[in-house]
Amino acid sequence: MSQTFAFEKYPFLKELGLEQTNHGCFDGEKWTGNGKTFLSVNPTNNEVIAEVRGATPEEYEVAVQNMNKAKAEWVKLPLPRRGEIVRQIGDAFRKHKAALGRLVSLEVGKIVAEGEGEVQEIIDICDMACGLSRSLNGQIIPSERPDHFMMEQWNPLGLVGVISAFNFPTAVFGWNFMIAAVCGNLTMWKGSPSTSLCSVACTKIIIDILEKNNLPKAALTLCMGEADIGNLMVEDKRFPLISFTGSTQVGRIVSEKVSKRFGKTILELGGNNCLIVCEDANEELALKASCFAAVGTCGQRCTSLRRLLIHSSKYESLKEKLVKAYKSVVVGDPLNNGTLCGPLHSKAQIKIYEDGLKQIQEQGGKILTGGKVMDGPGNFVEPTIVEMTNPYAPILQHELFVPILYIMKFDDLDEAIAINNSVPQGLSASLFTSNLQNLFKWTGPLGADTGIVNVNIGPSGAEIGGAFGGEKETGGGRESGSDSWKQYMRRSTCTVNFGKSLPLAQGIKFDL
Ligand SMILES: NC(=O)c1ccc[n+]([C@@H]2O[C@H](COP(=O)([O-])OP(=O)(O)OC[C@H]3O[C@@H](n4cnc5c(N)ncnc54)[C@H](O)[C@@H]3O)[C@@H](O)[C@H]2O)c1
Repeated sequence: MSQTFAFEKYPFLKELGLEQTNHGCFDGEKWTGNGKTFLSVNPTNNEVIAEVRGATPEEYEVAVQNMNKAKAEWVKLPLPRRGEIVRQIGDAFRKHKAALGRLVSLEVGKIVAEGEGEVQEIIDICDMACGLSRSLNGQIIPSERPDHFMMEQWNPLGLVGVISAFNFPTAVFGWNFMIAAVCGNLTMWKGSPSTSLCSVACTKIIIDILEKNNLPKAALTLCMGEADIGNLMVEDKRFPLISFTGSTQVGRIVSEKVSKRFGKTILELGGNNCLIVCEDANEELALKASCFAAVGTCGQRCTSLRRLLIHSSKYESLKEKLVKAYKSVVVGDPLNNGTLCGPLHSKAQIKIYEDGLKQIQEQGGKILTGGKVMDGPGNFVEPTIVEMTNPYAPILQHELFVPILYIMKFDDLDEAIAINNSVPQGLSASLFTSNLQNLFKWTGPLGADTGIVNVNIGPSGAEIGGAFGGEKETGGGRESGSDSWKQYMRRSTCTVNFGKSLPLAQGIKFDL
Protein backbone atom coordinates (compact mmCIF):
# COMPACT_ATOMS: atom_id res chain seq x y z
CA MET A 1 0.00 0.00 0.00
CA SER A 2 1.41 3.39 -0.92
CA GLN A 3 2.05 5.88 1.87
CA THR A 4 -0.46 8.72 2.26
CA PHE A 5 0.72 12.13 3.47
CA ALA A 6 -0.98 14.97 5.35
CA PHE A 7 1.50 17.45 3.81
CA GLU A 8 -1.12 19.62 2.07
CA LYS A 9 -2.91 20.31 5.38
CA TYR A 10 -0.03 22.51 6.47
CA PRO A 11 0.57 25.28 3.90
CA PHE A 12 3.36 26.86 5.98
CA LEU A 13 5.61 23.90 5.12
CA LYS A 14 5.96 25.17 1.54
CA GLU A 15 7.12 28.56 2.81
CA LEU A 16 10.05 26.71 4.34
CA GLY A 17 10.95 25.06 1.03
CA LEU A 18 9.71 21.66 2.19
CA GLU A 19 8.01 19.09 0.00
CA GLN A 20 6.22 15.83 0.54
CA THR A 21 9.47 13.98 -0.20
CA ASN A 22 12.69 15.71 0.82
CA HIS A 23 16.40 15.12 0.53
CA GLY A 24 17.91 14.75 4.00
CA CYS A 25 21.54 15.26 3.04
CA PHE A 26 23.17 18.51 2.04
CA ASP A 27 26.72 17.53 1.16
CA GLY A 28 28.14 21.04 0.99
CA GLU A 29 27.39 21.43 -2.71
CA LYS A 30 24.06 19.79 -3.44
CA TRP A 31 21.00 18.22 -1.83
CA THR A 32 20.96 14.44 -2.01
CA GLY A 33 19.85 11.48 0.13
CA ASN A 34 19.85 7.84 -0.91
CA GLY A 35 19.87 6.41 2.60
CA LYS A 36 17.08 5.38 4.91
CA THR A 37 13.71 7.12 4.59
CA PHE A 38 12.41 8.87 7.71
CA LEU A 39 8.72 9.58 8.09
CA SER A 40 7.78 12.79 9.80
CA VAL A 41 4.79 11.95 11.98
CA ASN A 42 2.38 14.39 13.65
CA PRO A 43 2.16 13.18 17.29
CA THR A 44 -1.28 14.78 17.63
CA ASN A 45 -2.88 12.17 15.34
CA ASN A 46 0.00 9.96 14.13
CA GLU A 47 -0.59 10.98 10.52
CA VAL A 48 2.49 11.01 8.30
CA ILE A 49 3.24 14.58 7.18
CA ALA A 50 6.14 14.04 4.79
CA GLU A 51 9.26 11.95 4.30
CA VAL A 52 12.97 12.69 4.37
CA ARG A 53 15.62 10.55 2.68
CA GLY A 54 18.70 10.30 4.86
CA ALA A 55 22.39 10.13 3.96
CA THR A 56 24.35 7.02 2.99
CA PRO A 57 27.90 6.50 4.33
CA GLU A 58 29.17 7.43 0.84
CA GLU A 59 27.23 10.71 0.90
CA TYR A 60 28.58 11.37 4.38
CA GLU A 61 32.12 10.93 3.05
CA VAL A 62 31.50 13.37 0.18
CA ALA A 63 30.16 15.91 2.69
CA VAL A 64 33.25 15.65 4.91
CA GLN A 65 35.52 16.03 1.89
CA ASN A 66 33.60 19.08 0.70
CA MET A 67 33.92 20.60 4.16
CA ASN A 68 37.66 20.03 4.15
CA LYS A 69 37.96 21.60 0.69
CA ALA A 70 36.06 24.70 1.85
CA LYS A 71 37.93 25.03 5.14
CA ALA A 72 40.64 27.48 4.05
CA GLU A 73 38.20 29.87 2.39
CA TRP A 74 35.88 29.97 5.42
CA VAL A 75 38.72 30.36 7.91
CA LYS A 76 40.31 33.18 5.92
CA LEU A 77 37.24 35.41 6.21
CA PRO A 78 37.79 38.07 8.85
CA LEU A 79 35.84 37.20 11.97
CA PRO A 80 33.49 40.22 11.76
CA ARG A 81 32.68 39.18 8.18
CA ARG A 82 31.53 35.79 9.45
CA GLY A 83 29.62 37.72 12.12
CA GLU A 84 27.85 39.66 9.38
CA ILE A 85 26.82 36.39 7.69
CA VAL A 86 25.39 35.13 10.97
CA ARG A 87 23.55 38.44 11.36
CA GLN A 88 21.95 37.89 7.95
CA ILE A 89 21.05 34.33 8.98
CA GLY A 90 19.34 35.79 12.06
CA ASP A 91 17.25 38.05 9.83
CA ALA A 92 16.27 35.08 7.67
CA PHE A 93 15.09 33.23 10.79
CA ARG A 94 13.13 36.34 11.80
CA LYS A 95 11.38 36.21 8.44
CA HIS A 96 10.50 32.54 8.86
CA LYS A 97 9.81 32.61 12.61
CA ALA A 98 6.07 32.01 12.35
CA ALA A 99 6.33 29.15 9.82
CA LEU A 100 9.30 27.47 11.48
CA GLY A 101 7.73 27.87 14.92
CA ARG A 102 4.63 26.08 13.64
CA LEU A 103 6.75 23.31 12.13
CA VAL A 104 8.52 22.77 15.47
CA SER A 105 5.11 22.65 17.12
CA LEU A 106 3.73 20.22 14.52
CA GLU A 107 6.67 17.83 14.42
CA VAL A 108 7.63 17.75 18.14
CA GLY A 109 4.19 18.29 19.66
CA LYS A 110 5.02 21.40 21.73
CA ILE A 111 2.64 24.37 21.72
CA VAL A 112 3.16 27.12 19.12
CA ALA A 113 4.38 29.65 21.70
CA GLU A 114 7.16 27.24 22.64
CA GLY A 115 7.86 26.43 18.98
CA GLU A 116 8.25 30.14 18.21
CA GLY A 117 10.31 30.50 21.38
CA GLU A 118 12.79 28.00 19.96
CA VAL A 119 13.16 30.01 16.78
CA GLN A 120 13.59 33.16 18.87
CA GLU A 121 16.50 31.42 20.61
CA ILE A 122 18.17 30.99 17.22
CA ILE A 123 17.60 34.67 16.44
CA ASP A 124 19.02 35.65 19.81
CA ILE A 125 22.08 33.47 19.39
CA CYS A 126 22.67 35.01 15.94
CA ASP A 127 22.71 38.47 17.54
CA MET A 128 25.04 37.25 20.25
CA ALA A 129 27.39 35.47 17.83
CA CYS A 130 27.52 38.56 15.63
CA GLY A 131 28.61 40.63 18.64
CA LEU A 132 31.12 37.96 19.63
CA SER A 133 32.66 38.16 16.19
CA ARG A 134 34.21 41.46 17.25
CA SER A 135 35.23 40.37 20.73
CA LEU A 136 36.75 36.88 20.63
CA ASN A 137 39.83 38.28 22.24
CA GLY A 138 42.89 36.46 23.42
CA GLN A 139 45.14 37.94 26.07
CA ILE A 140 48.65 39.28 26.27
CA ILE A 141 50.73 37.68 28.99
CA PRO A 142 53.85 39.26 30.53
CA SER A 143 56.92 37.26 29.52
CA GLU A 144 59.70 36.56 32.02
CA ARG A 145 62.28 36.82 29.24
CA PRO A 146 63.65 40.13 27.92
CA ASP A 147 62.50 41.16 24.42
CA HIS A 148 59.85 38.48 24.39
CA PHE A 149 56.14 38.86 23.76
CA MET A 150 53.62 36.27 24.87
CA MET A 151 50.00 36.10 23.73
CA GLU A 152 47.08 33.77 23.38
CA GLN A 153 45.54 33.38 19.97
CA TRP A 154 42.26 31.53 19.50
CA ASN A 155 42.03 29.52 16.29
CA PRO A 156 39.14 27.50 14.90
CA LEU A 157 39.04 23.74 15.40
CA GLY A 158 38.08 23.00 11.80
CA LEU A 159 35.15 20.61 11.51
CA VAL A 160 32.49 20.41 14.22
CA GLY A 161 29.92 17.60 14.39
CA VAL A 162 26.55 18.40 15.94
CA ILE A 163 24.19 15.56 16.90
CA SER A 164 20.89 16.74 18.36
CA ALA A 165 17.80 15.42 20.14
CA PHE A 166 14.12 15.49 19.14
CA ASN A 167 12.84 17.85 21.82
CA PHE A 168 14.72 20.99 20.73
CA PRO A 169 15.07 20.25 17.02
CA THR A 170 16.15 23.74 15.93
CA ALA A 171 17.45 25.81 18.90
CA VAL A 172 20.18 23.42 20.01
CA PHE A 173 21.52 23.27 16.47
CA GLY A 174 21.34 27.08 16.31
CA TRP A 175 23.32 27.48 19.54
CA ASN A 176 26.07 25.30 18.14
CA PHE A 177 26.17 26.36 14.52
CA MET A 178 26.14 30.14 15.00
CA ILE A 179 28.98 30.17 17.52
CA ALA A 180 30.97 27.49 15.66
CA ALA A 181 30.60 29.40 12.38
CA VAL A 182 31.68 32.74 13.82
CA CYS A 183 34.68 31.00 15.38
CA GLY A 184 35.66 29.82 11.89
CA ASN A 185 34.48 26.21 11.93
CA LEU A 186 32.44 24.24 9.42
CA THR A 187 29.59 22.22 10.92
CA MET A 188 28.04 18.90 10.03
CA TRP A 189 24.61 18.38 11.60
CA LYS A 190 22.79 15.14 12.25
CA GLY A 191 19.40 15.99 13.67
CA SER A 192 16.99 13.58 15.30
CA PRO A 193 15.37 11.31 12.66
CA SER A 194 11.90 11.99 14.07
CA THR A 195 12.24 15.76 13.57
CA SER A 196 13.93 15.64 10.19
CA LEU A 197 11.70 18.30 8.58
CA CYS A 198 12.98 20.83 11.13
CA SER A 199 16.57 19.93 10.21
CA VAL A 200 15.94 20.28 6.48
CA ALA A 201 14.10 23.59 6.93
CA CYS A 202 16.85 25.19 9.07
CA THR A 203 19.57 24.00 6.72
CA LYS A 204 17.75 25.50 3.72
CA ILE A 205 17.47 28.88 5.44
CA ILE A 206 21.22 28.96 6.16
CA ILE A 207 22.40 27.62 2.79
CA ASP A 208 20.34 30.30 1.06
CA ILE A 209 22.26 33.02 2.93
CA LEU A 210 25.64 31.42 2.21
CA GLU A 211 24.70 31.16 -1.47
CA LYS A 212 23.55 34.81 -1.65
CA ASN A 213 26.91 35.88 -0.22
CA ASN A 214 28.81 33.66 -2.64
CA LEU A 215 30.48 31.87 0.26
CA PRO A 216 31.32 28.15 0.61
CA LYS A 217 28.06 26.34 1.27
CA ALA A 218 30.01 23.54 2.96
CA ALA A 219 30.18 25.77 6.06
CA LEU A 220 27.10 23.68 6.89
CA THR A 221 26.35 20.11 5.83
CA LEU A 222 23.40 17.99 6.90
CA CYS A 223 23.49 14.21 7.13
CA MET A 224 20.20 12.85 8.46
CA GLY A 225 20.45 9.33 9.80
CA GLU A 226 20.24 7.25 12.95
CA ALA A 227 22.99 5.78 15.14
CA ASP A 228 24.77 4.67 11.94
CA ILE A 229 25.53 8.18 10.68
CA GLY A 230 25.95 9.45 14.26
CA ASN A 231 28.58 6.78 14.82
CA LEU A 232 30.47 7.71 11.65
CA MET A 233 30.77 11.26 13.00
CA VAL A 234 31.70 10.13 16.49
CA GLU A 235 34.50 7.86 15.26
CA ASP A 236 35.79 10.26 12.61
CA LYS A 237 39.10 11.89 13.58
CA ARG A 238 38.40 14.68 11.10
CA PHE A 239 35.91 16.08 13.67
CA PRO A 240 37.99 17.45 16.57
CA LEU A 241 34.75 18.35 18.36
CA ILE A 242 31.47 16.49 18.68
CA SER A 243 28.67 18.42 20.31
CA PHE A 244 26.08 15.87 21.39
CA THR A 245 22.64 16.56 22.86
CA GLY A 246 20.54 13.58 23.90
CA SER A 247 20.09 10.88 26.50
CA THR A 248 22.73 10.04 29.06
CA GLN A 249 22.68 6.47 27.75
CA VAL A 250 23.75 7.45 24.21
CA GLY A 251 25.93 10.30 25.51
CA ARG A 252 28.00 7.78 27.45
CA ILE A 253 28.72 5.83 24.25
CA VAL A 254 29.55 9.04 22.37
CA SER A 255 31.81 10.27 25.17
CA GLU A 256 33.80 7.02 25.34
CA LYS A 257 34.30 6.82 21.59
CA VAL A 258 35.32 10.43 21.10
CA SER A 259 37.71 10.48 24.04
CA LYS A 260 39.28 7.23 22.83
CA ARG A 261 40.47 9.16 19.77
CA PHE A 262 41.35 12.21 21.93
CA GLY A 263 38.58 14.30 20.40
CA LYS A 264 36.67 16.92 22.40
CA THR A 265 33.01 16.69 23.32
CA ILE A 266 30.28 19.01 24.47
CA LEU A 267 27.75 16.72 26.14
CA GLU A 268 24.25 18.00 26.92
CA LEU A 269 22.49 15.00 28.43
CA GLY A 270 19.55 14.13 30.64
CA GLY A 271 18.33 16.17 33.59
CA ASN A 272 16.37 15.38 36.76
CA ASN A 273 15.46 18.82 37.97
CA CYS A 274 14.21 19.88 41.34
CA LEU A 275 12.37 22.93 42.71
CA ILE A 276 12.40 23.66 46.43
CA VAL A 277 9.70 25.83 48.01
CA CYS A 278 10.88 27.28 51.33
CA GLU A 279 8.73 28.32 54.26
CA ASP A 280 9.21 32.00 53.28
CA ALA A 281 8.56 31.56 49.55
CA ASN A 282 6.01 33.43 47.45
CA GLU A 283 3.56 30.56 46.98
CA GLU A 284 1.80 32.00 43.91
CA LEU A 285 5.09 32.41 42.05
CA ALA A 286 6.16 28.90 43.02
CA LEU A 287 2.84 27.52 41.79
CA LYS A 288 3.04 29.20 38.37
CA ALA A 289 6.71 28.32 37.91
CA SER A 290 6.10 24.68 38.83
CA CYS A 291 3.19 24.28 36.41
CA PHE A 292 5.09 25.74 33.43
CA ALA A 293 8.25 23.80 34.21
CA ALA A 294 6.50 20.45 34.72
CA VAL A 295 3.78 20.61 32.05
CA GLY A 296 5.54 22.67 29.34
CA THR A 297 6.61 20.61 26.29
CA CYS A 298 4.60 17.82 27.94
CA GLY A 299 7.47 17.20 30.37
CA GLN A 300 9.92 16.66 27.51
CA ARG A 301 12.47 19.37 28.24
CA CYS A 302 15.87 18.45 29.59
CA THR A 303 15.14 21.16 32.18
CA SER A 304 11.57 20.01 32.94
CA LEU A 305 10.63 20.00 36.59
CA ARG A 306 10.52 16.43 37.91
CA ARG A 307 10.85 16.77 41.70
CA LEU A 308 9.02 19.40 43.74
CA LEU A 309 10.06 19.70 47.39
CA ILE A 310 7.68 21.76 49.52
CA HIS A 311 8.29 22.91 53.08
CA SER A 312 5.86 21.10 55.36
CA SER A 313 4.27 24.42 56.45
CA LYS A 314 3.18 25.09 52.87
CA TYR A 315 2.72 21.51 51.71
CA GLU A 316 -1.04 20.96 52.00
CA SER A 317 -2.00 24.34 50.61
CA LEU A 318 0.37 24.19 47.62
CA LYS A 319 -0.55 20.59 46.90
CA GLU A 320 -4.21 21.55 46.70
CA LYS A 321 -3.52 24.52 44.42
CA LEU A 322 -1.30 22.44 42.17
CA VAL A 323 -3.87 19.70 41.71
CA LYS A 324 -6.49 22.34 40.91
CA ALA A 325 -4.16 24.06 38.43
CA TYR A 326 -3.36 20.73 36.72
CA LYS A 327 -7.06 20.02 36.26
CA SER A 328 -7.39 23.30 34.34
CA VAL A 329 -4.52 22.56 31.90
CA VAL A 330 -5.89 22.27 28.37
CA VAL A 331 -4.34 19.21 26.72
CA GLY A 332 -4.78 19.10 22.95
CA ASP A 333 -3.52 19.96 19.51
CA PRO A 334 -0.45 22.14 20.11
CA LEU A 335 -1.27 24.19 17.00
CA ASN A 336 -4.54 25.38 18.56
CA ASN A 337 -4.74 28.60 20.55
CA GLY A 338 -5.45 27.89 24.19
CA THR A 339 -3.68 24.52 24.34
CA LEU A 340 -1.11 24.40 27.13
CA CYS A 341 0.06 20.82 26.79
CA GLY A 342 0.48 18.87 23.54
CA PRO A 343 1.05 15.16 23.05
CA LEU A 344 4.10 13.09 23.84
CA HIS A 345 6.43 12.98 20.87
CA SER A 346 6.22 9.26 20.18
CA LYS A 347 4.39 6.09 21.10
CA ALA A 348 7.57 4.88 22.82
CA GLN A 349 7.13 7.73 25.31
CA ILE A 350 3.62 6.47 26.14
CA LYS A 351 5.07 3.13 27.20
CA ILE A 352 7.62 4.96 29.37
CA TYR A 353 4.76 6.91 31.00
CA GLU A 354 2.71 3.76 31.68
CA ASP A 355 5.64 1.64 32.92
CA GLY A 356 6.92 4.57 34.97
CA LEU A 357 3.59 5.00 36.75
CA LYS A 358 3.50 1.30 37.55
CA GLN A 359 6.96 1.45 39.14
CA ILE A 360 6.14 4.66 40.98
CA GLN A 361 3.12 3.03 42.63
CA GLU A 362 5.15 -0.06 43.51
CA GLN A 363 7.63 2.28 45.23
CA GLY A 364 4.97 3.96 47.34
CA GLY A 365 3.87 6.80 45.04
CA LYS A 366 0.26 7.97 45.15
CA ILE A 367 -1.29 9.54 42.04
CA LEU A 368 -3.01 12.82 42.99
CA THR A 369 -4.16 13.79 39.51
CA GLY A 370 -3.71 12.46 35.97
CA GLY A 371 -2.17 9.06 35.40
CA LYS A 372 -4.03 8.01 32.26
CA VAL A 373 -3.29 7.66 28.57
CA MET A 374 -6.00 9.58 26.74
CA ASP A 375 -8.24 7.99 24.07
CA GLY A 376 -7.73 8.87 20.43
CA PRO A 377 -5.19 8.46 17.66
CA GLY A 378 -2.61 10.86 19.15
CA ASN A 379 0.02 10.35 21.88
CA PHE A 380 -1.86 12.24 24.60
CA VAL A 381 -1.41 11.51 28.28
CA GLU A 382 -2.71 13.30 31.34
CA PRO A 383 -0.15 15.54 33.09
CA THR A 384 0.33 13.77 36.37
CA ILE A 385 1.20 14.64 39.97
CA VAL A 386 2.44 11.90 42.25
CA GLU A 387 2.95 12.22 45.98
CA MET A 388 6.09 10.45 47.21
CA THR A 389 7.04 9.86 50.81
CA ASN A 390 10.55 8.60 50.05
CA PRO A 391 12.56 11.26 48.19
CA TYR A 392 15.32 8.70 47.63
CA ALA A 393 13.10 6.04 45.98
CA PRO A 394 14.97 4.34 43.09
CA ILE A 395 12.55 5.66 40.43
CA LEU A 396 13.50 9.22 41.39
CA GLN A 397 17.01 8.60 40.16
CA HIS A 398 15.78 8.34 36.55
CA GLU A 399 14.68 10.88 33.99
CA LEU A 400 11.44 9.47 32.54
CA PHE A 401 10.96 12.37 30.09
CA VAL A 402 7.16 12.42 30.44
CA PRO A 403 4.84 14.80 32.36
CA ILE A 404 5.04 13.17 35.79
CA LEU A 405 5.76 15.48 38.70
CA TYR A 406 6.77 14.06 42.09
CA ILE A 407 5.84 16.17 45.09
CA MET A 408 7.46 15.69 48.48
CA LYS A 409 7.64 17.34 51.89
CA PHE A 410 10.73 18.62 53.72
CA ASP A 411 11.45 20.46 56.98
CA ASP A 412 15.05 21.58 56.79
CA LEU A 413 16.76 23.32 53.84
CA ASP A 414 20.00 21.33 54.21
CA GLU A 415 17.97 18.16 53.90
CA ALA A 416 16.22 19.54 50.78
CA ILE A 417 19.56 20.47 49.21
CA ALA A 418 20.84 16.96 49.93
CA ILE A 419 17.79 15.53 48.16
CA ASN A 420 18.30 17.90 45.23
CA ASN A 421 21.90 16.71 44.91
CA SER A 422 21.18 13.01 45.45
CA VAL A 423 20.43 12.13 41.81
CA PRO A 424 23.04 11.20 39.18
CA GLN A 425 22.04 14.09 36.89
CA GLY A 426 22.97 17.74 37.49
CA LEU A 427 21.29 20.08 35.03
CA SER A 428 18.98 22.64 36.63
CA ALA A 429 17.50 23.43 40.05
CA SER A 430 15.41 26.18 41.62
CA LEU A 431 14.85 27.56 45.08
CA PHE A 432 11.88 29.73 46.06
CA THR A 433 12.71 31.88 49.02
CA SER A 434 12.73 35.47 50.23
CA ASN A 435 15.54 34.83 52.68
CA LEU A 436 19.04 36.06 51.75
CA GLN A 437 20.81 33.40 53.78
CA ASN A 438 18.94 30.66 51.95
CA LEU A 439 19.68 32.30 48.62
CA PHE A 440 23.44 32.45 49.08
CA LYS A 441 23.63 29.00 50.63
CA TRP A 442 21.81 27.67 47.56
CA THR A 443 24.05 29.34 44.98
CA GLY A 444 27.28 28.70 46.91
CA PRO A 445 29.61 25.73 47.31
CA LEU A 446 27.30 23.83 49.67
CA GLY A 447 24.21 24.53 47.58
CA ALA A 448 22.83 23.03 44.39
CA ASP A 449 25.34 20.94 42.41
CA THR A 450 23.71 21.64 39.03
CA GLY A 451 24.96 23.73 36.10
CA ILE A 452 21.90 25.99 36.26
CA VAL A 453 20.97 27.28 39.71
CA ASN A 454 17.89 29.51 39.89
CA VAL A 455 16.11 31.51 42.57
CA ASN A 456 12.41 32.40 42.37
CA ILE A 457 12.12 31.15 38.78
CA GLY A 458 11.55 27.57 37.61
CA PRO A 459 14.29 25.26 36.32
CA SER A 460 13.26 25.45 32.64
CA GLY A 461 13.48 28.31 30.15
CA ALA A 462 17.07 29.53 30.06
CA GLU A 463 18.31 32.72 28.38
CA ILE A 464 20.99 32.36 25.72
CA GLY A 465 23.37 34.85 27.37
CA GLY A 466 24.37 32.39 30.09
CA ALA A 467 26.38 29.20 29.61
CA PHE A 468 23.88 26.35 29.35
CA GLY A 469 24.62 22.84 30.58
CA GLY A 470 24.94 20.59 33.57
CA GLU A 471 27.21 18.53 35.77
CA LYS A 472 27.55 14.80 36.59
CA GLU A 473 25.61 12.54 34.20
CA THR A 474 24.27 15.61 32.38
CA GLY A 475 27.70 15.56 30.78
CA GLY A 476 29.48 18.74 31.89
CA GLY A 477 29.08 20.58 28.58
CA ARG A 478 28.32 24.29 28.26
CA GLU A 479 26.71 25.84 25.23
CA SER A 480 25.35 29.16 24.13
CA GLY A 481 26.44 32.22 26.15
CA SER A 482 29.22 33.37 28.47
CA ASP A 483 32.59 31.98 27.30
CA SER A 484 31.17 28.78 25.76
CA TRP A 485 32.71 29.88 22.45
CA LYS A 486 36.11 28.78 23.75
CA GLN A 487 35.06 25.16 23.32
CA TYR A 488 34.79 25.68 19.56
CA MET A 489 38.36 26.95 19.30
CA ARG A 490 41.86 25.83 20.12
CA ARG A 491 44.07 28.08 22.17
CA SER A 492 47.56 28.79 20.84
CA THR A 493 49.99 30.18 23.39
CA CYS A 494 52.40 32.15 21.24
CA THR A 495 55.78 33.42 22.44
CA VAL A 496 57.66 35.77 20.11
CA ASN A 497 61.32 36.65 20.58
CA PHE A 498 62.03 40.09 19.07
CA GLY A 499 65.53 40.38 20.57
CA LYS A 500 68.99 39.28 19.45
CA SER A 501 69.72 36.65 22.11
CA LEU A 502 68.05 33.43 23.23
CA PRO A 503 67.37 33.54 26.96
CA LEU A 504 65.72 30.32 28.13
CA ALA A 505 62.76 30.15 30.48
CA GLN A 506 63.47 29.55 34.17
CA GLY A 507 66.96 30.97 33.54
CA ILE A 508 68.25 27.64 32.25
CA LYS A 509 71.78 27.86 30.83
CA PHE A 510 72.62 25.81 27.75
CA ASP A 511 75.85 27.25 26.39
CA LEU A 512 77.23 25.43 23.36
N1 LIG B 1 21.11 18.84 28.51
C1 LIG B 1 20.58 19.34 27.41
O1 LIG B 1 20.91 20.44 26.99
C2 LIG B 1 19.54 18.58 26.65
C3 LIG B 1 18.75 19.26 25.71
C4 LIG B 1 17.77 18.54 25.02
C5 LIG B 1 17.61 17.18 25.26
N2 LIG B 1 18.37 16.56 26.19
C6 LIG B 1 18.17 15.14 26.51
O2 LIG B 1 17.88 14.40 25.31
C7 LIG B 1 17.07 13.27 25.62
C8 LIG B 1 15.89 13.18 24.67
O3 LIG B 1 16.30 13.19 23.35
P1 LIG B 1 16.38 11.90 22.40
O4 LIG B 1 15.36 10.90 22.83
O5 LIG B 1 16.34 12.41 21.00
O6 LIG B 1 17.84 11.36 22.75
P2 LIG B 1 18.68 10.14 22.11
O7 LIG B 1 19.88 9.96 22.95
O8 LIG B 1 17.82 8.97 21.84
O9 LIG B 1 19.12 10.70 20.64
C9 LIG B 1 19.87 11.88 20.49
C10 LIG B 1 20.59 11.85 19.16
O10 LIG B 1 21.58 10.83 19.16
C11 LIG B 1 21.49 10.04 17.98
N3 LIG B 1 22.07 8.73 18.28
C12 LIG B 1 21.44 7.63 18.77
N4 LIG B 1 22.35 6.63 18.96
C13 LIG B 1 23.56 7.12 18.59
C14 LIG B 1 24.88 6.59 18.58
N5 LIG B 1 25.13 5.34 19.00
N6 LIG B 1 25.89 7.36 18.16
C15 LIG B 1 25.66 8.65 17.78
N7 LIG B 1 24.42 9.21 17.76
C16 LIG B 1 23.39 8.46 18.17
C17 LIG B 1 20.01 10.08 17.67
O11 LIG B 1 19.75 9.70 16.33
C18 LIG B 1 19.68 11.53 17.96
O12 LIG B 1 20.05 12.36 16.88
C19 LIG B 1 16.63 13.47 27.06
O13 LIG B 1 17.42 12.67 27.89
C20 LIG B 1 16.93 14.95 27.32
O14 LIG B 1 17.13 15.28 28.67
C21 LIG B 1 19.34 17.23 26.87
